[in-house]
Amino acid sequence: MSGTSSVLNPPADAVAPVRHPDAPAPGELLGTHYEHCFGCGGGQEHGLHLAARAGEGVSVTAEFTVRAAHQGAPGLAHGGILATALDETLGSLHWVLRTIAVTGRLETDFLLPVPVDTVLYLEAEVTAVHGRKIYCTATGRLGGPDGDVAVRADALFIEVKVDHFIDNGRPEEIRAAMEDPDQVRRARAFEVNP
Ligand SMILES: CCCCCCCCCCCC(=O)SCCNC(=O)CCNC(=O)[C@H](O)C(C)(C)COP(=O)(O)OP(=O)(O)OC[C@H]1O[C@@H](n2cnc3c(N)ncnc32)[C@H](O)[C@@H]1OP(=O)(O)O
Repeated sequence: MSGTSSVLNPPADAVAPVRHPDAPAPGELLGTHYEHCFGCGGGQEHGLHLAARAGEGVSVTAEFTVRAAHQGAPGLAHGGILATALDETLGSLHWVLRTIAVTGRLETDFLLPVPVDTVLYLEAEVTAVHGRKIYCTATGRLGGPDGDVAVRADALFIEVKVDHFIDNGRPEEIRAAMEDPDQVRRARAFEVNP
């Protein structure tokens, strides 16, 4: 079964996404945007530890190995974890657009069960941009780029300023992030988006 809400269809005057001139080269590992991110941070024992790479155009690829901590049914990945993997991969597109954005809407199709130990191979791309609205899509395949599509998503991300996180995050984590020069450098790099 498939079908997408009308809010995920770009309007007629949406424009094609533009790869930022300073985007990492295709194939380059993107690293984490935040050490404690459940999707990509190394500081989360049971996190996804998803590793994303820049792709061609405005796209990324990523890999995530389903571990025992990620089960829903016995021996199978939890659907929310798979949605998180799609969300995180879509979120990684900000490295290529050089725009900070958060998920507004994420619609997921679960097509095949995903066993523990599976390497889920993810691809995401921006399809259109309309003002602050970034339309994007992602797939997750079993085992590798030629594997069967197990999950897919369409999403709408909304561009925000760094203040979105400073104003809304719990003060202790915000304070710690602002005292970390690497974190500040990463945030500033995106804030000067032309
Ligand atoms: C250092 C690097 C860190 C980088 C950090 C990157 C983190 C990546 C992590 C993975 C991604 C995530 O999980 S991010 C975390 C999950 N997401 C969130 O927490 C977001 C929570 N939601 C919000 O904070 C807010 O609702 C926003 C920011 C999304 C929108 O609020 P706003 O800024 O006031 O904007 P607003 O005027 O409402 O909306 C702007 C336009 O978008 C449309 N719009 C807004 N939301 C929706 C929606 N759900 N569905 C359809 N359309 C929507 C509006 O109709 C409007 O269209 P029009 O009138 O202009 O036509």
